[in-house]
Amino acid sequence: MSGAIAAGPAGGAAPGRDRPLTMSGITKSFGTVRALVDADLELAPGEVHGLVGGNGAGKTTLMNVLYGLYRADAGDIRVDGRTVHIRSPRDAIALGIGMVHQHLLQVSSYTVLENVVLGTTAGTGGLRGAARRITELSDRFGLAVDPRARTDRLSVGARQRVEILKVLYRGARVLVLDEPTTNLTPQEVDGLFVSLRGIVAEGTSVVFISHKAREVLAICDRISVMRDGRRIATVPRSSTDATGLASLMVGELAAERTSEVAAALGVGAVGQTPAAPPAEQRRPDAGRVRLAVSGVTADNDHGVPALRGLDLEVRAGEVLGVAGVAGNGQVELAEVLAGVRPVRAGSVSVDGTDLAGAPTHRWLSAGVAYVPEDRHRDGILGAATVADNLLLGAQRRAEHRRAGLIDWRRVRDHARETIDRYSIKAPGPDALAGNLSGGNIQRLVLARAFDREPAVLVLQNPTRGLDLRSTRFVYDRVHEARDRGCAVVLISEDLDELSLLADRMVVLYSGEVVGERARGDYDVYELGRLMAGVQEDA
Ligand SMILES: Nc1ncnc2c1ncn2[C@@H]1O[C@H](COP(=O)(O)OP(=O)(O)OP(=O)(O)O)[C@@H](O)[C@H]1O
Repeated sequence: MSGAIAAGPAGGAAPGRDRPLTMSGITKSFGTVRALVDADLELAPGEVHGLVGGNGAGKTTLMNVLYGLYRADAGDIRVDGRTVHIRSPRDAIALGIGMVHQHLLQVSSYTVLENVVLGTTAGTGGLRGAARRITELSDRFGLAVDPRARTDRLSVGARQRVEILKVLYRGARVLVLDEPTTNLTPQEVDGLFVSLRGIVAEGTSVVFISHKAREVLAICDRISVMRDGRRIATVPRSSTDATGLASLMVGELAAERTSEVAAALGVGAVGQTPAAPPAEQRRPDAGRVRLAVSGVTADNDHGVPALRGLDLEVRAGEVLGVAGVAGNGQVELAEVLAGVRPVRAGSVSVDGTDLAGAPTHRWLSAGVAYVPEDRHRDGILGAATVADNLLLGAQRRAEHRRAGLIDWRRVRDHARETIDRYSIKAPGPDALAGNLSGGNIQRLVLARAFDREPAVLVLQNPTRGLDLRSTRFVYDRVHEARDRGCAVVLISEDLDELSLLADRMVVLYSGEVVGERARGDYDVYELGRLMAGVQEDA
């Protein structure tokens, strides 16, 4: 492994007054789960500090303690060398700590201005003064937004800029970003990084939580790695590389396997298309059409057309990638293909049978499996156990039954095996699914889908929030399903992932396919332009 590890107190830097933030000895348990065990973290002024680690390592819990969402069982937090007690986000904000969550918490019918000033006193200049200050901040840091625009009319990237402005407006000196590049086009990621550089140049420190090693390496000055509830290392960016970082992140894998993981995940230069997998020589066009979508029109939850006359075909042994920025019909497409959203017109055929309008059990028995986008809402029953969740939709399978009834002992044994096989970090089959970490909930949902050897597999952002090892694991399962002759539809906002897995890629914009590229013809910036709605001939 390359790279020096500064493993002294919170990263080797001497604790002192100039440290905007020092967390030490932070311990936090949830029942029997020890989420944080003597965890520490120290930020230097004006740095982008990466916070990485496997699923369930404790990153979110540590930041939730910092932001006052959780109270630690023990530990000390210092801001500018002074011990502080943070009991709520309000306390955190008053201390200059701001957090931008992955799920943006905004009032969508409000303007940018209203969202930014929400919860603050407008100050002497009133709203007009606030608007001036927002424009000044947005100019200074390249966070382009119109203060008068309604938030629900903005792209995801613009809404994220609003959220960062909100934090800066409150005078934050520590800005925590939780997986901030999810949903952004490559161009928007570049823009975000330029803004972050401007922000840290003025002395603010940024915590950048991410599973994407490539981005961590592109933007961070130092990187702290968490494992099993503690910080195990802090490395300066200048003394590590993709392999070194992957090795720290996955830990238990042997070094040669690590470089394979790093290579497979394309953690090379920014914007580079990752190397094609060895199966490149396969001829997916040789397979029969398993999934045929013809003239499909469907509405979103508000009755507004979200898919406008869509045609798609996916063959046995083919992975069709669907690229696009969130909100362009992806959720509706996934739900139509999984049989859980009605179509207004058109047909969806699996192995020659049109299933449009058919009840869910027919889709299930046709072999359609689905990994939804919002795993908390659509993927699991949070108040049910892990075993119950694994059983969902498979209650009729013989392996779960005896004498015509569900055999709970078998169900729990099967759940135990699955927990083991999919490395789901859970106390056992009886743990409540809703208490698992984000990545572990995702593993649970994936285990359920892959276990059924599907004919058609519909995946939406299947590795979002997963660590390197689990991501690699998912990619292997996708390859297996494909090699078994499954037709895979991979809907993803992660172009690296699509470039790596898809045999063919289409771009969805405003409910229509606006471009199609064959494997070997993927240029992420060109795809980014299509994703942003720039016409092919423009
Ligand atoms: N509210 C909660 N109740 C019970 N257990 C919890 C709760 N929040 C977190 N945990 C547990 O604490 C541990 C750390 O979870 P945390 O979400 O901090 O991990 P993470 O590093 O952010 O992981 P991921 O990358 O998967 O989001 C996990 O084992 C998780 O199941």
